[in-house]
Parts: sequence; C-alpha cells; structure tokens
Amino acid sequence: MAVVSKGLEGIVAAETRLGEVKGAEGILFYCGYDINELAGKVSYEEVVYLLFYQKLPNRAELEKLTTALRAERELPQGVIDYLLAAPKKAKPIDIMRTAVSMLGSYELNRHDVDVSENLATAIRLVSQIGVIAAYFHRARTGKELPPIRKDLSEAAHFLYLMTGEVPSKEAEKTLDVAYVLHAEHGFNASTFTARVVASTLSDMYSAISAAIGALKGPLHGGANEGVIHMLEEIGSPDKVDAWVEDALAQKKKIMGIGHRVYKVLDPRAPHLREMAIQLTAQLGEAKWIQMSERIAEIMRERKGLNANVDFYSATVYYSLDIPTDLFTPIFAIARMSGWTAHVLEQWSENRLFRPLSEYVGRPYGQKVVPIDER
Ligand SMILES: CC(=O)SCCNC(=O)CCNC(=O)[C@H](O)C(C)(C)COP(=O)(O)OP(=O)(O)OC[C@H]1O[C@@H](n2cnc3c(N)ncnc32)[C@H](O)[C@@H]1OP(=O)(O)O
Ligand SMILES: O=C([O-])CC(=O)C(=O)O
Repeated sequence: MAVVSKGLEGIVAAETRLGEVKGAEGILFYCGYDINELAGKVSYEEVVYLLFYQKLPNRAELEKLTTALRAERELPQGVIDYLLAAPKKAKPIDIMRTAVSMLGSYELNRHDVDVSENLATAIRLVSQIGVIAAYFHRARTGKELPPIRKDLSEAAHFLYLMTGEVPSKEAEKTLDVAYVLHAEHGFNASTFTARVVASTLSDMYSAISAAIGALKGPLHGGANEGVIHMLEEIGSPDKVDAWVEDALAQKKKIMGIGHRVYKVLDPRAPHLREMAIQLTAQLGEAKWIQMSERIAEIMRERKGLNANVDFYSATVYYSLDIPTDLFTPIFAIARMSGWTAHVLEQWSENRLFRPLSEYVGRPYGQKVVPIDER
C-alpha cells in the first residue's frame, strides 16, 4: 500500500522563490521579507513588483510598473458588454472567473512566447481584475460605469469605480494594506490550482480562471463572506457562546478559523484585527469585533484553533461599506499578483504536476454484462 497524503498535507510539490509559510511559528515571508516588515511600510504596487521581480523597486522601477498597470485598466468592449448583460443576481466572483476567461480570447496568450509577453499578461490581469469586479457591481445596481482614471492607486481605483467617488486617504490605505496582506501565500489551493493548469503549458487566463474557481470555496477565500454571514446570524455578543456551542455540536466549521499550515495564529490576522478594531470603533459598531473576539477565544480554548486571514478581513471590508459578496472578489484582486507570479515561476522551470492515486474501487476483473441484463 502506498502512503496516501489526503489533501496533499505535508507534501512539498515544488520549490518557490515567492512566499514561505512557516506554519509552526506563524511566520509569512514574501521573497524573504517578513509580512510584519512589509505591512504598512510598502504599497500593494511595491508588493506586485516584489513578486514579479523578487526585489523591492526603487522609485524609477516603481513608477514604471505603476504606469504599466494604470495603462492597462481599460477593458475590451466585449467584456464590458458581458458585465452589463450578466445576470444581476450572479455572484461577482463567478462573473470575475468568466470575465478573466473572456479576456483570454482577446489575445493569443501562449506560454512559449517571450517571457516579457507573459509578464505583460500578468500586469494586465493585475490591472483589470479590480475593474471587472467594480464594473459588475455598478452594472448590477443599475449605476453608470465611472470612467477609468490613471491617477489613482490600485486600491483607490477599485473603491472609486465601486462607489463612483474617490475614496478617503484612510479607506485607500486600509484596502491597500489588506491587498498587501493577501497577495501571496505559497502553495495554497488556488495558487496550486493555477500552477497545475500552467504546468500543462496551458495559458495564463486558463490558470487564473481555475484559481478564481478554487478561491471561491468556503474552505478557502470564500470563508471571509461566511464570517459576516455568521456574525449577522449570531446578531449580538451575548449570543455568541450558545451559537458556537451549537455549531460545534453539529460539527459545523466556524468560518475564518483554522488553517492547514498555521498551527499558531496566522500572522496576517493581527494586522486585520487591529484595523477592524479601529474601523468599528469609528463607526460606533464595536459589536462586530466583540463577537469576533469571543468566537476566536472559544475556538482557541475549545479546539486549539486560531483565526486565519479571512476572520478579521470580513469586518474590515464590512466597515468600509463593501457589500459582502465583494469580499472574496477583493481577495482575488489582491491574490492576482501572487497567482500570476507563480504561473511565471512555474513556466520558468516547468514540470507537469501529475500525482498518483491509490485505487480502492471494485475488485479487478469486472466483466461487462449486456446493458439490458444489468
Ligand atoms: C485564505 C484561506 O484559505 S484560510 C482558510 C479559510 N477557511 C476557513 O476559514 C474555513 C474554516 N476552516 C476550515 O475548514 C479548516 O480549518 C481548513 C479547511 C482551513 C483547514 O483544514 P484541514 O487542515 O483540512 O483540517 P480539517 O478540516 O481536517 O480539521 C481538523 C480538525 O479541526 C476541526 N476544525 C478545523 N477547522 C475548524 C473550524 N473552522 N471550525 C470547527 N472545527 C474545525 C475539524 O472539524 C477537525 O476536527 P476533528 O479532528 O475532530 O474531526
Ligand atoms: O495557505 C492556505 O492554505 C490558505 C491561505 O491562508 C491563503 O491562501 O492565503
């Protein structure tokens, strides 16, 4: 009998220069930089540069990348037409997955073209993914699509497109830090999905649409939406204990809690927690953070499980007045940099992913019985 690692737990599937998740210590590095060193000190655009070039940019390099990102913001008219005509009740994350796939039909995206062309595709996807999400949100709410602007950061531009107004510096900074915290995380399920697709020498758009499909699941990036649904269902801090006891008795998963790799606190969570505390206090809505704190406490005590990145990000986005079904899309917008950097890395040293499985089905030697006799 072969040794089966269900869920590939503990399996090292490839090398990477991009991110390292140290699960026992609760440490996360992007290209050698501790996330605690990066968060609040560098912009999302600097992180995009770091992931694409494995070094932090100087001013001129950052300017060049920023200009390239902003130059790519206009979507093809066919994609805009799709966003306008798409079912208004569709989940934005599904629309994003489909729109990314559509974008692929506007260019001959071949893995074997010059490396710089693959990098240009990566830049285009990082630039356009937020526009797709925000434009669909405008379209489904019957509002006009604000014209693209080139004077705003990635975070500010998303908020501007979503609301039609340039955001406050504080809102921009909050979303920018959230983008930094979500950009990269080693071989998580969606990144691994992107790399598996890329490993067949398929194209970037196929890899990224598959990654978005993997991210949306509630065991992965979809958990941030689940957190707000849970908090809304609980309703008030005095109801938390009974609600969690009941959920655990029913063997339900508490969204935003637990992690495959981190056995201690996810290092991104304290940053988001701090932001959530400040924002809910400003809004006079401290109950959201109070409920979260109690849930986290119970889960630590009862199950030895800690909050992950999705737990407090939900309250941060809620406090920014972002609709719940745009939470996972925001994760996808930020992770686009990590996904595309991984696809580029996969192609730079490609080997097809093809694990084995242990057959546990019917005994060998089954005979075909004619269909009418079965
Ligand atoms: C960005 C991200 O993707 S971060 C993760 C986002 N996902 C979530 O927040 C969803 C909730 N969390 C989970 O489902 C899990 O913790 C995962 C999927 C993230 C990690 O799961 P795995 O490593 O596969 O652990 P697994 O699901 O096998 O759980 C191990 C044990 O802990 C329990 N457990 C793990 N997470 C939770 C949770 N959130 N709530 C309740 N129990 C939990 C399981 O029930 C199981 O208990 P048992 O051994 O008594 O049966
Ligand atoms: O690494 C994982 O399994 C999930 C995660 O936290 C992420 O993708 O950010």
